Amino acid sequence: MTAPPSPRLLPTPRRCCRAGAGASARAPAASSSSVLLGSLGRKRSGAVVMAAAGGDFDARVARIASTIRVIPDFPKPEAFRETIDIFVERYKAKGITVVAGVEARGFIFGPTIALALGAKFVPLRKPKKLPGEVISEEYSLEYGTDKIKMHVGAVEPDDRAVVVDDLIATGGTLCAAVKLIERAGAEVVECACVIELSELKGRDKLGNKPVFVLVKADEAG
Ligand SMILES: O=P(O)(O)OC[C@H]1O[C@H](OP(=O)(O)OP(=O)(O)O)[C@H](O)[C@@H]1O
Ligand SMILES: Nc1ncnc2[nH]cnc12
Repeated sequence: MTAPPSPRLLPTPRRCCRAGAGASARAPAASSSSVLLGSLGRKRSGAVVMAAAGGDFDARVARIASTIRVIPDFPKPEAFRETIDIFVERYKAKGITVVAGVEARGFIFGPTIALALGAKFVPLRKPKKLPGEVISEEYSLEYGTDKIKMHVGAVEPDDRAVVVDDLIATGGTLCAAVKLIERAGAEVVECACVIELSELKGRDKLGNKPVFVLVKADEAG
């Protein structure tokens, strides 16, 4: 039995094609054997699905397309810059010597903030990533448990740290991050996130540790 050809998720020209990348150059026309499943994809996601196959293949691809969401005009570099600026303004006079970022999305914000503050960036990583001697904390999430690890010696007892992540949900991740840094003898001045899912009450898990967030969102969005 031959495998069906790969589906192609094609960006809609108006939203996604950038200057010089016209739709005609990127989107081959449907061949006679292709089935255009674009109405569902385009309506819900902005994606046009071209698939050539029979059986339930097309239905499965249509379901996949229905879960894909196109964000018009992404990315937003000004939002990133303003996010960094606010964090830097907040911490620049607080004697911060360490910005610790939680893998993975804390790595988006942490290094840039650290650079602007003249602080060192310390990555708090998922298992099996750090080659040296590590300390480790296990924590629970909405969907199970995980561990984060930090190199021994990355943080020193006189350091003053801010822990950065993209989002606080249940607070388990930040709580583990704070514990790692405090086990090294340093002070965690504050945790900083872009988004808080307030309904999950992550702050409660952090006790008295201050959490600074820019945007509070509920799960319903
Ligand atoms: O407050 P919590 O309930 O602990 O959840 C928040 C964490 O969940 C997400 O990361 P995730 O664990 O999905 O890992 P990733 O960044 O590697 O995708 C998010 O980036 C936070 O780190
Ligand atoms: N509920 C959630 N929504 C979006 N991102 C998350 N990261 C962890 N929990 C999350």
